[in-house]
Amino acid sequence: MIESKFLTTPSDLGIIAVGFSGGQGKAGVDTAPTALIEAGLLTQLSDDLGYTLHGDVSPTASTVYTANLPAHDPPVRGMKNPRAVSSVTRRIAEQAYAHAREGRLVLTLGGDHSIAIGTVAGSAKAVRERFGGGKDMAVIWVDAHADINTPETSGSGNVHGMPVSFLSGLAKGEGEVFGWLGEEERISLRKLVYIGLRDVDVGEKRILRENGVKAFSMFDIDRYGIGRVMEMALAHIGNDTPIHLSFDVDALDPMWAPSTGTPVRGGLTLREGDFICEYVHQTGSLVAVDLVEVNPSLAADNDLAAHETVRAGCSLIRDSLTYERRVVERVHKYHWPAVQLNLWMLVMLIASCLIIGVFASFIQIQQILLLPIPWYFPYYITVASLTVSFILLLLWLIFQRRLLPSIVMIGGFVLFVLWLVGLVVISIQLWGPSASVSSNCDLYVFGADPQPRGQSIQTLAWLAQRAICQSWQAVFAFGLLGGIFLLWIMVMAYQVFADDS
Ligand SMILES: NC(=[NH2+])NCCC[C@H](N)C(=O)O
Repeated sequence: MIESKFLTTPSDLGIIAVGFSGGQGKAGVDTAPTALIEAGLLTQLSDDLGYTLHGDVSPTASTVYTANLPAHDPPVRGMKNPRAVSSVTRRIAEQAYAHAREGRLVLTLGGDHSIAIGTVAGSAKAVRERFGGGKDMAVIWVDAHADINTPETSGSGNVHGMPVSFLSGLAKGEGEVFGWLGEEERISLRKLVYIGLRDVDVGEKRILRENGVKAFSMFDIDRYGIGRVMEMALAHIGNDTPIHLSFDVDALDPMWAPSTGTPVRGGLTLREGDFICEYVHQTGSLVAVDLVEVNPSLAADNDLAAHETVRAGCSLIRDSLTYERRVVERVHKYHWPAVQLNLWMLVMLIASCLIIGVFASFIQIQQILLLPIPWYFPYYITVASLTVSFILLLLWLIFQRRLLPSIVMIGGFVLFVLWLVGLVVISIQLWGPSASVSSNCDLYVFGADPQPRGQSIQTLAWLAQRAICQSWQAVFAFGLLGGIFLLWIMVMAYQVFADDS
């Protein structure tokens, strides 16, 4: 079961079925709720998914919202049927509010998209009341169109192209035409996300740009894939925000949903539409769902088209409400700074190889001189070899795309400690109290007076001794460098880890 963050009774559904078509010019969208219910949508929700249904469950309930519409309804500011749309949406807002107030999920079957003025207003108001004024509801508007025309920018005068502008306060209503829409019913444009846009009017584009509205067009879906788009959409909304999903069936490609008033080719596949619904449901933040613009009478060549569209609608609703636990494997994606990491490996490899080489030759020298081999010679060789193995391990993990910061941090720490011990011992040998290497070198090698010249045994011996002294210096320099680099890799790993969360 998906745990719901904002509903008190998540298995209760408040149904609003609105047979209304006044937000646009084509008859037929008003028959959609009946068609959806007759296709078995509500029985599936109650019998298969286990919801308790409240509200408009009978196939005829959808007519009450449009009863007693004003007989005389001339345009206002270019809007067609303004009074009818205003009074119907007001009624819907009250219904949606009543269900949402109870902590139920609100499911609205439209109708054209103008009815979202009512559903969004009602749920926004309930969210404000239930969670305090500070909490704004987010709206995910899945649609081929932005529906954000103001009466002034609209070319058609159809209110189904304007709901977002009234809901966000871009367009102000007055008197009997949306005068009822108050401050507490508003939504913020910052919490609005569009998905599926591909037919946006010139005036709408300007509005979207000027208000910085988050919109994922079909271009974005092609570019990033629907999975990434949903991730970005929800990242924008944030995970502590109730979500109202308003799904216009024309977001789907006409191939999947041909029976709709304003079809636009090049849309979402049915599967992408389903994915959106599933994804939003999985957030546990869903408080309301609308399905609009299904118009069964617009079946151009055959009845199959209408049937398909209704079926697509049912599928969308089901997916946005399916109550099941999916095991979500959290996939981390760590972003390692490639250049730094490569530099680190290269420098550490050089330092380790140098140390191995120097101490291997020191051991040989001791053997030739028949001197005992001090414990720290093999110790250095071991630590440096471990470092080389660690680098090989990192390369292998990078190749497998499984370089976890924790592995790097633990490995880096262990090596750092070993490395530090080595560094301390070297320092003691170099500058320690008794017969230190450094003082011997300064005395007999670098400070030898006179320095031997010419091809003699003495010169060769002096050169051999100088090489040993220089090797000690190199070992110290690279030991110090390695220690610092090991500290650095731990910091780097921590940053990569912190970045991810
Ligand atoms: N919900 C819809 N199907 N809206 C279509 C809107 C089309 C156009 N932008 C208009 O303002 O008229």
